[in-house]
Amino acid sequence: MVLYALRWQLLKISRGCGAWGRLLQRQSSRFVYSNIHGFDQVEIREKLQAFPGGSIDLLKQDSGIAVLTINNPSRMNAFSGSMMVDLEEKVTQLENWTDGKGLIVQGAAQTFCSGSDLNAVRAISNPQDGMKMCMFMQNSLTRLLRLPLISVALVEGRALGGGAELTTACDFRLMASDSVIQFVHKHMGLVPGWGGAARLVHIVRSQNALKLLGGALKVDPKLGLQIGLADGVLEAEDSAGTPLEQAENWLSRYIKGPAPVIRAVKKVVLSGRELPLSEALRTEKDVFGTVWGGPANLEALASKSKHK
Ligand SMILES: CCCC(=O)SCCNC(=O)CCNC(=O)[C@H](O)C(C)(C)COP(=O)(O)OP(=O)(O)OC[C@H]1O[C@@H](n2cnc3c(N)ncnc32)[C@H](O)[C@@H]1OP(=O)(O)O
Repeated sequence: MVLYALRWQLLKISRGCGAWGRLLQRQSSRFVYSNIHGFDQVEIREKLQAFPGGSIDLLKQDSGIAVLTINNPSRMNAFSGSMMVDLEEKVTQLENWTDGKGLIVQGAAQTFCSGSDLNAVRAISNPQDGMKMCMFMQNSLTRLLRLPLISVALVEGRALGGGAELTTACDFRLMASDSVIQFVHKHMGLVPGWGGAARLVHIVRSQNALKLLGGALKVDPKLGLQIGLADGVLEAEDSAGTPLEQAENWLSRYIKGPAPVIRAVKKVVLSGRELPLSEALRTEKDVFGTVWGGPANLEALASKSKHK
């Protein structure tokens, strides 16, 4: 039995690394930008660290759900430079969390995130630094969305600017009844730069994305549900638990089961979302190979389970 388990672990590692490695290769890499794009990770990290404040907190739970909290309440959870670096580090930790199945991204103190810290923005308002910050955040948010975890943005209060972009780096969005997602970039003389426009088009289609960005529209839960930006609306707190409990409940129905199977689900959907069809099919075959004949599969076969 022990030998069998060991053999399966080794097989799983070799099959898993192969399939996931190939998926990442097919996506060029986890990173959108590297030094061939003039992106110097060390240099930009140092520059961002010069704008401190707030933190990004990560709690990995035994349930397989991690909670990532954007924590800078005195500035409505705006992203300081050091928080951008912190986010990148927390994404790396989540990439290495092999037991994980789900992720909830929330803001501290009942509001989501008001985008980049305007004090830092003012200090690095030259185009070169702006581009570097943009590449850094695109890399981190792309890696966040590509985690083999099913992720949910829990939106309370406001998600503005970069905060709205952050919600699109999750698989799902749950909105509290009085919450608002608003791409305010136009009012700032900007367009999204953290990858939010590209992801928004995938989520709500280009017509709706044009309306949201061109009109800097306030998306409340009703409009969010109508255009597919929101996947659910939270109930009043006293009847159904805290917003975080409600988000965990909502997510739990999609992550029930063994981690390798749930992670495989995310991987096949991710490849379908990101890759051309032939490549997505080949990746699906590779990921399928990581679960076929695995413990969960053998157990289900042995129990002759029915799906009534
Ligand atoms: C590619 C990325 C693009 C971007 O993200 S650009 C940034 C877009 N975000 C914004 O422009 C948000 C600007 N802030 C606002 O509109 C309002 O503060 C907001 C969020 C609606 C909240 O309004 P209120 O509830 O009335 O609260 P308030 O204005 O008194 O804010 C409380 C304290 O938070 C601060 N704050 C809010 N958003 C910030 C930000 N993004 N950067 C830096 N500081 C920010 C605000 O200045 C205030 O601080 P203080 O109490 O005056 O010291």
